[in-house]
Amino acid sequence: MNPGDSRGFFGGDPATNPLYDDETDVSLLDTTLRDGEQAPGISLTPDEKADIARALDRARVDVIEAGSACTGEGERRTIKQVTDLDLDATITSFARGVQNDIDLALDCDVDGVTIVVPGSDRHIETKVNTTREEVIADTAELVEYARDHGLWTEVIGEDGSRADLEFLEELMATAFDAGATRVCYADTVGHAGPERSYEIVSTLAEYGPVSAHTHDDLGMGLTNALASVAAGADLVHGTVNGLGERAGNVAIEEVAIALDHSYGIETVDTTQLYSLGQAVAQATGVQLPPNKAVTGENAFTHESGIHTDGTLKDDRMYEPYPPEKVGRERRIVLGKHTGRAGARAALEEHGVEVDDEELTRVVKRIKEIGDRGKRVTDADLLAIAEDVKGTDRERRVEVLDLTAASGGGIPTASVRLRVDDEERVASGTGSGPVDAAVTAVREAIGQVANVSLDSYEVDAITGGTDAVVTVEVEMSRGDHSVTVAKSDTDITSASVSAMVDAMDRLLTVPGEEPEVLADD
Ligand SMILES: CC(=O)SCCNC(=O)CCNC(=O)[C@H](O)C(C)(C)COP(=O)(O)OP(=O)(O)OC[C@H]1O[C@@H](n2cnc3c(N)ncnc32)[C@H](O)[C@@H]1OP(=O)(O)O
Repeated sequence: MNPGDSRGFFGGDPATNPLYDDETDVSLLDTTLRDGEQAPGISLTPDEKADIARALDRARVDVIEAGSACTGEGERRTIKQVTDLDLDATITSFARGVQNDIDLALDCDVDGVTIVVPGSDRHIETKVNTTREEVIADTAELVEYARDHGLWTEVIGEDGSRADLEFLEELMATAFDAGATRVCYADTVGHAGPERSYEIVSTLAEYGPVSAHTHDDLGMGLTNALASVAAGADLVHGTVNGLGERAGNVAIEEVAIALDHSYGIETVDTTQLYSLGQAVAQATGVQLPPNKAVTGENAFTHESGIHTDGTLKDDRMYEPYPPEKVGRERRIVLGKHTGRAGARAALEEHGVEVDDEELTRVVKRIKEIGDRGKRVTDADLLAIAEDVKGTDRERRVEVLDLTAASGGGIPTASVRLRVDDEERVASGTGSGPVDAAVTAVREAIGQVANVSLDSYEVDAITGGTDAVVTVEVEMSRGDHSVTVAKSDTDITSASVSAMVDAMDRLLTVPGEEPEVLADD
């Protein structure tokens, strides 16, 4: 725990502030499947929701808001698929402040409901066209109804950060009197600063358990979540990857790691956070920015010479916590900012030894590629090293011919490869021409199919239908892996050529006897 001089920053007496007490019990409510899915363009299938719910449960998230039963038939089937999983987590549905929404949630067999009632006058008068008095009366009735039906019941005062605090206090006190399990402070439009969050949550916490639901419109979702915990909130709402309305909700992986790292408060199994983020990015199609905290591609990747050198000397030099803590590995990559230590380490990983003068030339060539704005892959590095050392290397695998057809029938591809002195021909089918070609290449390589494709990324470097695309693959065989990038206007050719180059590199490890490939 390392709060340092920040004790008391969020307000209150540092001696009694729950944020500075590592015995504090904080749980997470994940609303990726509800608020996360409300982000424009996202719609998860029942199977995708079920997979994400299982992953959240594995990470030991306490409450999973599975959706809004009021949305329609399809959504109710989806929520039911999640409740049928019989997970350890409490499964809830969103409900507006109307009884029918609670009935629809009950039809999905949820354990609980988050009942959202208008909190600010703007929502009361302009949106729902009602009065403060009616909201209070309706809330009491709905909470009693939900509790009578055995539901875990949280009342969210929508737009709470812009509400009149005296009214919000009365509303939430009524909810508790009616039997609510908990109430929730909602910074619905991400408007609050931490002082306002602290003021509201500490007021409501006088009456019973309080949750915090914060959005990131001002980039303060996490700050407000922490201020809420400091003020006594014991359940924090968030979404995986920070998906959600507009600028999104606070990201649960950021809440979990901030509470753990900075305040010693454990919430979930943090080693699951990276795979959770990947699963949600894949299902939603919303890719993470590389610099995203915790789960972004670059969060534990080092390129610049000074950082790489420092990290090679002490792996905590440029990282706040080890990548394994969130289920990741550290990566050293090469580019314009590479120095000698990083280049030598990368070469050693591929079994290539260089003397000091050769290393100087290798670094110069890496920087030249970097200066052209390009990434430097393992294949680039190995080609540079061969050139600098004057070593001749014979390719073992080469593409002689490739045809792929799609449109109409099942996508098919055939390839003719030279593997050592032999020609091998194979064909394959797949979900598209690239997939078919990849299947054909694997078939042709035969018994070295134990080469695995660990990552495959496509970038369009120019626009338009004749765009040049770059395919970058990372492939491995045993504990040896290589990255290769290839550019072409034809994505199938770029993919096959990158994969074949990677396989070729993996079949010959510098410094090791080439393995003889048997016929299959
Ligand atoms: C803070 C949040 O994230 S809010 C959650 C947002 N989630 C969703 O909207 C879920 C998906 N929504 C839907 O599928 C649809 O909006 C439905 C099925 C819920 C309702 O559809 P419709 O009946 O066509 O209503 P519509 O979407 O046009 O307007 C929303 C209605 O909900 C009412 N409403 C909004 N908030 C509340 C509330 N907290 N309590 C009660 N009623 C509310 C509005 O007043 C409006 O009612 P009105 O038509 O009588 O004015």
